[in-house]
Amino acid sequence: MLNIVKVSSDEQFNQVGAGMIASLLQSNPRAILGLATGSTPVGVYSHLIELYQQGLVSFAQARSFNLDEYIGLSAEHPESYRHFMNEKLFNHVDMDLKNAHIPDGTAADPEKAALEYTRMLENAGQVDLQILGIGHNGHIGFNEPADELHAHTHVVELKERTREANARFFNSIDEVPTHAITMGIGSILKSRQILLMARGASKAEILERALTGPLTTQCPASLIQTHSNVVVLVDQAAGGRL
Ligand SMILES: O=P(O)(O)OC[C@H]1O[C@](O)(CO)[C@@H](O)[C@@H]1O
Repeated sequence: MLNIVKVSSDEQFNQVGAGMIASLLQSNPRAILGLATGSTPVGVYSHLIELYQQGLVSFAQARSFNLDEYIGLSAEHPESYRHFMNEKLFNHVDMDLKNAHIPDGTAADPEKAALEYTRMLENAGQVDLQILGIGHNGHIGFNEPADELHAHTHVVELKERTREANARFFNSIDEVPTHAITMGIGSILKSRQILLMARGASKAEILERALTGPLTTQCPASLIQTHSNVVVLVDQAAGGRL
């Protein structure tokens, strides 16, 4: 079931998103979180930090698995997703970094690193809440539109459109990595609950396609229509066609 929550301010967006994560951790301190990067969840993570500072939530016993990582960027690189997560969330809360998993973008053998990530995910059990953003081409994690999708964590070549969209964070598009490691669609859909978040008018069309259009590997996000417990958190602009 898709439950669409349309909010009217950034503040409300962040409160609702952070509230869902916080209430999960309050009822199950050992919850497994599936975390996402990108600009959309930044405010949600900031609000979670505030809730932590107010003593309303703890990450001490939680475990997390991030969706993806660029190949070739180390944890020190400001645009690596490990760096992003440290800066935007982990460094400010009581998360034990040993329990905060992100695919290893610097592994000598990325395919092997992807396999190891799959193994770790499977051993951990079910992700309780999977946070997702959505790319303008319908990607989730870095599962790009393609004739075939992958169930498990794998190496992916990024689409030009994705590299262009993310070039804003780098000095130039040439610095944007060409490949990434991403959790597969099967792993994403195995989670107990999905929270898909989108802001801004530029996401309205792809959200409509993903949530109301046909299921197709050309729009990987459309497959979340098959999940039984999805919350779609949008602002008025992103939700304009829903
Ligand atoms: O939230 P943003 O910055 O629009 O990004 C959307 C999606 O694109 C990615 O950043 C990858 O390009 C994903 O991690 C994210 O879910």
